[in-house]
Amino acid sequence: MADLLSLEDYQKIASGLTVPTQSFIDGSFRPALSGKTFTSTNPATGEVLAQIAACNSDDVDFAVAKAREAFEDGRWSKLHPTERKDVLLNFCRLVTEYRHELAVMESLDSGKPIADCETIDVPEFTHTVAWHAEAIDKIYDQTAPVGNDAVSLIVREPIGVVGAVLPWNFPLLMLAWKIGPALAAGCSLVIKPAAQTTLTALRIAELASQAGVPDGVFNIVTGSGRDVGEPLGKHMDVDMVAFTGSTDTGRRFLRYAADSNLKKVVLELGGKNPCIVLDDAENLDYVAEQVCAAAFWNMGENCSAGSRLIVHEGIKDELLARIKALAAEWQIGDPLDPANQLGAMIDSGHFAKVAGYLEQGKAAGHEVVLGGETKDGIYILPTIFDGVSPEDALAREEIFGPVLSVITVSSYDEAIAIANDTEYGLAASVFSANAAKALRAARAIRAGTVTVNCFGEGDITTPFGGYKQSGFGGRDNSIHAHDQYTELKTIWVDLSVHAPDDRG
Ligand SMILES: NC(=O)C1=CN([C@@H]2O[C@H](COP(=O)(O)OP(=O)(O)OC[C@H]3O[C@@H](n4cnc5c(N)ncnc54)[C@H](O)[C@@H]3O)[C@@H](O)[C@H]2O)C=CC1
Ligand code: BAL
Repeated sequence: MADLLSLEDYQKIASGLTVPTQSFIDGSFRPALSGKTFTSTNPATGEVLAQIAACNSDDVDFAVAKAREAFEDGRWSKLHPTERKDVLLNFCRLVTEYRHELAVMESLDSGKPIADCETIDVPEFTHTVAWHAEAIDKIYDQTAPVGNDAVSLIVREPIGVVGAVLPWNFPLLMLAWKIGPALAAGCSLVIKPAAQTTLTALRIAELASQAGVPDGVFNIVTGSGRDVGEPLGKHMDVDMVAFTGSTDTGRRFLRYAADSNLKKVVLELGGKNPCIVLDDAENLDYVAEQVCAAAFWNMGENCSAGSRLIVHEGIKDELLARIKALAAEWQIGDPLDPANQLGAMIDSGHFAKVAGYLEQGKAAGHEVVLGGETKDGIYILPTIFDGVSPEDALAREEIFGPVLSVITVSSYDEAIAIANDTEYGLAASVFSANAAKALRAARAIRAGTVTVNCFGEGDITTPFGGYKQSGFGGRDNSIHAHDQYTELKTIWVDLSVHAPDDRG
């Protein structure tokens, strides 16, 4: 568990912060080639944090050229895997050294509660990068079963220049999910953080450079989706794009690839994830705790948020009373205060979108069990709507806020059918005391991760990604992530051309 400081300590760190404001390309901070900037604000206070370089396709071209140069001359891609491992572990040590500064920067920039930044985002960043670094000199290539007249090697090689386009809900963690396997594999990266949350990515790039990641390997280009994300997606010299964000923008990356160089595209997209509680679920206090975490953690700004509670009528009232009591205790307010579990929504636009769902739910006549209100124009109180039907917008659309919709069912089959009645398929949870029934449900649900008797996303050892419109092309985390950032090469050696007496 990370060591939490006091609110006063965090305020002191915040007031002493120097935040990075420029892109990081070829080992140096640089203004946008156009000289333009955009304003980055603290979502909780509206205070201006920085004027950040507003890059465009010229900066993308420059960064990709530098990334390509680094990749081709092998300064990173051709290092012995153990050497890459050592540099990356050194990088993780530096990140840990600056953990409080990074946690504060992340919280100021995103509105996330500092306690989460300290206990989850920063330590999970280093855990992810270190795990891939540790793995890279333990992965063996293969030979194929081709008989005595040939030897065939199947080797993995780094894919090349990777564009990583990131969301704002887990700025550090999504950065780690992409750079961990990509850097370990030997790729060069051009990273586009979300415009709302650029600060920690820039600081991380500086620390990576300080730790020994060579110039040109780890580049950050700041700016909007249109000005930076689109040129990266369409670039003829980018070999792959790894994207986390909305399904609509993910679709665009497939079009960009189709219209340019058919680059590989890996998409981690939205979700409308079910939490199924069957009538034999035990320990309802614990179930309630897990459902609250599923629905409200990170303000519900989470692709794997369990935003649909599908609960059996036999235990619904008892469970809902417990969820309501627990959720009412979640403290919301100043993200820098370690006592708060909920911070600010990412920006006023997203706040308005989520607040709109609160109004929509009330107008539709759903029972407001808890919340349904906003605070200070940027916070959304944990909200529970009961009496939601599977056809309602609240049950079908990704709200990306702390809003739980309760759907009551009378059988196992009905629960599974409703769980699967969605265009998404990212994650799900099932609660039942009957292990066989829970496992049967886990197999029946079409989602990339199904947790049994808990909410979660697995861990670094388990692949994370979606079925249906929640994902495309691969998985984050685990050794399968390594596959995303590598190409498979077959090397076939024909032995039959050499007669035995040719030896020597
Ligand atoms: N799966 C997830 O983790 C996330 C899902 N979302 C969902 O998306 C909704 C909208 O949030 P946004 O921030 O607008 O998500 P988004 O998917 O548009 O943004 C994600 C990234 O894509 C970039 N981008 C945006 N438009 C682009 C374009 N035309 N071409 C290339 N890159 C582009 C953004 O600058 C950002 O870096 C949220 O309300 C939420 O429902 C948002 C963030 C993360
Ligand atoms: N929960 C990790 C992935 C995401 O929300 O984008």
